[in-house]
Amino acid sequence: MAHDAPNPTDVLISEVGPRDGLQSVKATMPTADKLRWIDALVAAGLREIEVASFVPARLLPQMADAAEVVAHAVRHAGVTVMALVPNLRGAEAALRAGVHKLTMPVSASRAHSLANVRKTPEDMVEEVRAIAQLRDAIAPGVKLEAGISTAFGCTLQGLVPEDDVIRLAAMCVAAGADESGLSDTVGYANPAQVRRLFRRLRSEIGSHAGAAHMHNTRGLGLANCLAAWDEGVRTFDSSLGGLGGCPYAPGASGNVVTEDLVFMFEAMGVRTGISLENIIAARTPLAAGLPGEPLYGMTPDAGLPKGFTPPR
Ligand SMILES: CC(C)(COP(=O)([O-])OP(=O)([O-])OC[C@H]1O[C@@H](n2cnc3c(N)ncnc32)[C@H](O)[C@@H]1OP(=O)([O-])[O-])[C@@H](O)C(=O)NCCC(=O)NCCSC(=O)C[C@@](C)(O)CC(=O)[O-]
Repeated sequence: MAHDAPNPTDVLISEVGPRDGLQSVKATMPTADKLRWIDALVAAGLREIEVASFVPARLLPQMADAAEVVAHAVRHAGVTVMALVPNLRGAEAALRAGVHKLTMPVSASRAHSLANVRKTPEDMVEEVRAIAQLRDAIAPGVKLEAGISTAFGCTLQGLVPEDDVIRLAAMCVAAGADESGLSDTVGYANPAQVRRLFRRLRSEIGSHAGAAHMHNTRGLGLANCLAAWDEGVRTFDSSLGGLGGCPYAPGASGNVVTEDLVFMFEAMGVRTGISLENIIAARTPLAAGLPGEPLYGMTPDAGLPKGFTPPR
């Protein structure tokens, strides 16, 4: 279902399941199932969806149909279709396919950066610059996000200095990224740390500060999103059924569950533009495309409170 005009919303929930979720499972979801699932996400009211990554199929066969998935998703008016690109070659393919937004994984941990994209953080800043130049030349309307991975710690490197995180985000923006957010790749973050880092990020790069991308590995995903909300963050990445995790970050597990995040905000009276009933229903095509894969989520398991209507 297309959205001719987006609902008025207070937060943007950016669904990453078709990319972060599917890269983390062994099975490859058939393309037709992916498309049905994306349609259900749109019908629930999602306005930004990360639908694929443009990476070598030998690394992630789950993403081999990225161009076809993008070509389908962009038919939904009013939905920002995003794809992850690790390098210029991926960006060229994603722009050719017609994405509205590119997201790049730029890790503040040198060890994770080398494991994930075989480049140092500084080399990735140069990749951001090259991709921004390509975007400016051939698709100036396309947004470019540089998400700072391992911003709250890394299973390979351990501590990641906060100064490194903030400096890297500023370098990405200076290199041409429109926004730079913070990612808790391996679920090390706590709310106090989230408040501190997002406050520093916003004071360093102002309106270029991007999304909170939280993983629920230690059960703090929602608490961390709330802490980011307190600091003025208004874009949150999450994944239907809580699937997700970087295959090159040992110990990484699922993202914040979209259904629970929507419930939290709606129950607080913060408008997401997403129907809780329909987002829970969107689990059906996801489950059909990934038989046997466990889906997470406290709200879908428990059900909505009796007579629930979000306060307005
Ligand atoms: C960056 C590379 C490609 C370097 O991999 P490499 O092997 O160093 O690449 P290369 O430049 O040496 O090229 C090797 C071959 O791959 C081809 N190639 C090169 N690039 C591409 C491309 N884009 N698409 C298709 N093919 C490509 C290239 O053309 C060449 O082909 P050949 O000449 O041998 O036939 C690789 O390491 C890679 O793809 N890494 C990405 C891994 C990944 O997807 N990680 C998960 C996403 S990050 C994440 O999950 C974190 C996040 C975002 O969710 C936030 C958080 O929680 O932190």
